[in-house]
Amino acid sequence: MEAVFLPEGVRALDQQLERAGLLELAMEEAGRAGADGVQSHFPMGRVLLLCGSGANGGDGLVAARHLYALGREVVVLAQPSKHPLTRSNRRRLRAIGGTVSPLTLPALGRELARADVVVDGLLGTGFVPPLRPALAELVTALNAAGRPVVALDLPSGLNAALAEVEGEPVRAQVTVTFSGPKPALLYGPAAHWAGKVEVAPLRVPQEWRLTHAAATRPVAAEVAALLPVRPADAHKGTAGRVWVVGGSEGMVGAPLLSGLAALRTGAGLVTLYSEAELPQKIPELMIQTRPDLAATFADWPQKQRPDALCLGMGLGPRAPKLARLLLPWNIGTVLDADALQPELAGLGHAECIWTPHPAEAARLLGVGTPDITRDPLAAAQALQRKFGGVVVLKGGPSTIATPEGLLVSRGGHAGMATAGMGDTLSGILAALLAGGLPAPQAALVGVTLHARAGEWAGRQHGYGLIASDVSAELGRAWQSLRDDLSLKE
Ligand SMILES: NC(=O)C1=CN([C@@H]2O[C@H](COP(=O)(O)OP(=O)(O)OC[C@H]3O[C@@H](n4cnc5c(N)ncnc54)[C@H](O)[C@@H]3O)[C@@H](O)[C@H]2O)[C@@H](O)CC1
Repeated sequence: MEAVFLPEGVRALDQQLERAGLLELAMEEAGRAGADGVQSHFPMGRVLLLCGSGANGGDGLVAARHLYALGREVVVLAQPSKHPLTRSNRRRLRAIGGTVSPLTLPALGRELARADVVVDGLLGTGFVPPLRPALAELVTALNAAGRPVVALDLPSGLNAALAEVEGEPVRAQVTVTFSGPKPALLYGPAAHWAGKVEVAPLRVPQEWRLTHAAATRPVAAEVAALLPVRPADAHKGTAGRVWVVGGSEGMVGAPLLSGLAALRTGAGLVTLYSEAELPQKIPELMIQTRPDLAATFADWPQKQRPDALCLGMGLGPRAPKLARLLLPWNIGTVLDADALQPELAGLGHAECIWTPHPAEAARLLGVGTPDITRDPLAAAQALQRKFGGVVVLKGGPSTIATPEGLLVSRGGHAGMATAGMGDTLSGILAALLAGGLPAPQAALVGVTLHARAGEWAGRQHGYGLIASDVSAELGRAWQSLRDDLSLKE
């Protein structure tokens, strides 16, 4: 499980490391990991290391020492520093024959012309925006030179906590990040500046990392371990009964996509309830048309309720009324699309999952969409607190907020940016709830299966993949996730 850090978490972890006398070791490991990153991606040529005044600069000086010891041609330009570890690493580099020159614009210009790769150790999590003009000038010159850059921890000028970009940060080809990724490395547009992100967890106890993390990012095997296993004597009645409640005049496709996804995720029986006439395109799907769904459900016998339902896809303005009626059933419930309305605040129970995309999340919180996308972790947490249950804030990656904390998903494909993808996810989630997974686990497994099926579909269809392609790949996604678990075992 990877820990996702905000700057305050890094500071708290550093303090714990310092109390344990391990901070120097952590910087040594960070710098070593940075040097390894340079060696594996850019094994030839002259390395220019740019070192700032804080601990990020110290990491750069450690990296310089390791690269120098390996026989690489190394040039270090550094700002003056009062940081004790940064200063001691400058001395160590000098002790083995390395040189450190002052970082000025003319010196940078000269060295960039001769460098084959640049290491950015100017600013890490201690950066407080905006970038001061003198450093901003250096960053502009660095980017203009077009040399490949390996950033230490994160590209200088990115605010570690946020997905937004202010001013011009360093454009990196590779970022070696320490302890765990920062939100700026996971969410665009900030993440677009980081290139390939490699995580160096450092030899810090996992428990310490998790204590100071803002969120976690489970690896595939951890998700796979949650996949339900069905007994051989299962039958359609035990494999989970799902209701899809959605569709209206002119909006007939969305609930069909949810129903298809629920079937492909393994639900035993899927019934689609709609007030609109829906085309019977999927024979395995039972379609029930009712003129007034609220009246239909009002005195529905408890014994005939499904195991889980998903609600809202193409449903139109009647969705909140139906949500108010169905939430008290206290069964696994996915609320999507038209069911994502502010008036339902506080009505979420432990087994319900809200699945907004950023624009829906903005509507739910009464803010603008940029307020959601600049800080998805904070937005997901605010939604969970306001609505209860579990929240899946959709995106690449998706953010899952549970009462226990925040999770960031992995995987996906850019071709998934197409209509119907959310309907597919809600069907997947409902099937997993119906299969007995608690809502937090269903959210994590569902988002992962959806992303992985998207990857498989993307291999075949590229950016032209459509939502039903994702459903068609759910079986393969499930199997490949299980394979990840057996690889680990
Ligand atoms: N626990 C971890 O993950 C570890 C982190 N380490 C490193 O420690 C870094 C954090 O170190 P620090 O807290 O010393 O901070 P940084 O080294 O990221 O930056 C601090 C320096 O940047 C300057 N600065 C801040 N805002 C600026 C602005 N707007 N314009 C120009 N200059 C500005 C400050 O004056 C200060 O000198 C991490 O990013 C990482 O590289 C490692 O050394 C050890 C372990």
